[in-house]
Amino acid sequence: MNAILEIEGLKKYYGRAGNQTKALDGIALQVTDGEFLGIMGSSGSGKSTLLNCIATVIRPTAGKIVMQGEEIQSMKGRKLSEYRGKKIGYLFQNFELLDNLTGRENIMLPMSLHNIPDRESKKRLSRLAGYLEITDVLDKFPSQMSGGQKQRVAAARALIMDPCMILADEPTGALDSRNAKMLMEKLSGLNRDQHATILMVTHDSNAASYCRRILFIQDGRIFHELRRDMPGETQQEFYERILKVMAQLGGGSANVL
Ligand SMILES: Nc1ncnc2c1ncn2[C@@H]1O[C@H](COP(=O)(O)OP(=O)(O)OP(=O)(O)O)[C@@H](O)[C@H]1O
Repeated sequence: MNAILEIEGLKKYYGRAGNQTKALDGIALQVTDGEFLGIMGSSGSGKSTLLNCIATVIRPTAGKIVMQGEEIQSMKGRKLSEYRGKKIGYLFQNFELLDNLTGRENIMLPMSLHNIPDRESKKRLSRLAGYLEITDVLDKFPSQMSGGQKQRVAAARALIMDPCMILADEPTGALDSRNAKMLMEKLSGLNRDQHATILMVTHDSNAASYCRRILFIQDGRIFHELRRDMPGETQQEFYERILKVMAQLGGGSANVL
């Protein structure tokens, strides 16, 4: 399997010497094409900082982030905007839809920014809207949608450019359990059936149980990995393994695993 994302020695320190927070303190990881990777860890462990470094929202203090063979820190101008707009799709906890645009307009926005022909745009929209079950809310404004509908519209917007990787930051954080389950079923379906590569940060062990692999972060370092590769293991059993690691994380016992 090819690695599409490779991270080496990634560090992000906030503040000045003497009063420094080491949000990321030497992260190395690879994401292979078609993988569904979860990042878990307690509050303040560095999860969002990691995702935001990959999204080029935050500039790392040191280290390398290479997407499809290209180091993203050295991208500029058009290359950088293509990376942000086409190569990655971002799914936020709070949806981040534009309130004065309808669902359809929110989803179509990236395509008009990147000059995708009208016919192709409509084809992509109708395919994704059908899959995500949002066809009937496309003409509504975000204020007229439920939380679950808003997040599925946001998922369509993240996917519409067919990015090589979806970055999801706590995508179920603002959803009730029924809508969280539906969203996770859709995301794992996209991963399974359409080979979508997903990197998801989450606190939610239930959501994480849909991943194929999970990295646990503590104090800006990776301290454990779980893979869903035991023969015959059910999602429930994987969930229970996740809970055990999370319980140890909560107790701060990084050395017990
Ligand atoms: N802009 C900033 N300036 C200073 N410190 C920051 C800044 N952003 C984050 N931090 C610190 O860096 C550490 C990691 O933060 P980060 O938001 O990445 O954690 P997280 O694991 O995503 O947490 P949560 O699960 O609560 O969202 C924390 O100690 C946080 O206080």
